[in-house]
Amino acid sequence: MARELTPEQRGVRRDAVAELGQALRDLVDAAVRTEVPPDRLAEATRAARDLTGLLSEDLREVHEIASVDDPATGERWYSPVYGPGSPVAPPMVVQDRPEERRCVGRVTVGKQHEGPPGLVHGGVVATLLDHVLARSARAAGHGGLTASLTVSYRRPVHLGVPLVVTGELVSVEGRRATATARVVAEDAPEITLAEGEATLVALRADRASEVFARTGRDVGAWTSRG
Ligand SMILES: CCCCCCCCCCCC(=O)SCCNC(=O)CCNC(=O)[C@H](O)C(C)(C)COP(=O)(O)OP(=O)(O)OC[C@H]1O[C@@H](n2cnc3c(N)ncnc32)[C@H](O)[C@@H]1OP(=O)(O)O
Repeated sequence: MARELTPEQRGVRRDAVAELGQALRDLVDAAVRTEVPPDRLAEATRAARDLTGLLSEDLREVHEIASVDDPATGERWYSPVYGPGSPVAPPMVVQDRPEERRCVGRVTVGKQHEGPPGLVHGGVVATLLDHVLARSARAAGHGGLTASLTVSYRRPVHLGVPLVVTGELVSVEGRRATATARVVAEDAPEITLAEGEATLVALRADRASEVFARTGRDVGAWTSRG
């Protein structure tokens, strides 16, 4: 069931996946901002259904890992947070800084992720925080699943504003790691807009095999302590 690609094939496919991802994000943005009349909406609906038919000519089963992904490194091309191929990802661009036990994400959130008018939905802010929290731990060799997540919303987070989301691994005790994170606007880094704290727990190896059996792949990079 796994579709193995050579590194060259994977590179070509990744470029195509990223291009489609960007085109679909542009489409999603237009879809949530359009005010065209109903007959034009009906035309767009037909075109969208045609496109779904084209992409559905070869679909992965829901647990199957994408051929462009690399389970050895944990890269997810369709991550809803940073995946270049995901139509719903903002997408955040994340840089790992394992020597500082940190990772830094840069993102500008659009209309499709709106909560209160003009502001980023609180659940989306929590998602961005969750990602850098888990990732800062993982990049420093202490990967695990989020066992608990606390978020404090300090100031409204506006749509269309470049944001910096930083996660930092604070401590490790056995299989458990604690990390903290904050969101700031790129042009006002001294003001914390939101902050989070998480406990990440590495799955025991036997539990990881059980939980991820349906992927048919070794996904140790997502679950182990590194
Ligand atoms: C290149 C790109 C890469 C990108 C990489 C980045 C990817 C980002 C992914 C984002 C992260 C997610 O969304 S993760 C998805 C959301 N999370 C989940 O689905 C997790 C669901 N929960 C579970 O499966 C389970 O509850 C676990 C695995 C978290 C814990 O189960 P367990 O392994 O049986 O744990 P257990 O033995 O009871 O406890 C182990 C230790 O953890 C502690 N512990 C357990 N739960 C908690 C808790 N809620 N809060 C505090 N501490 C806890 C225990 O006290 C114990 O400490 P001690 O006695 O040893 O001291």
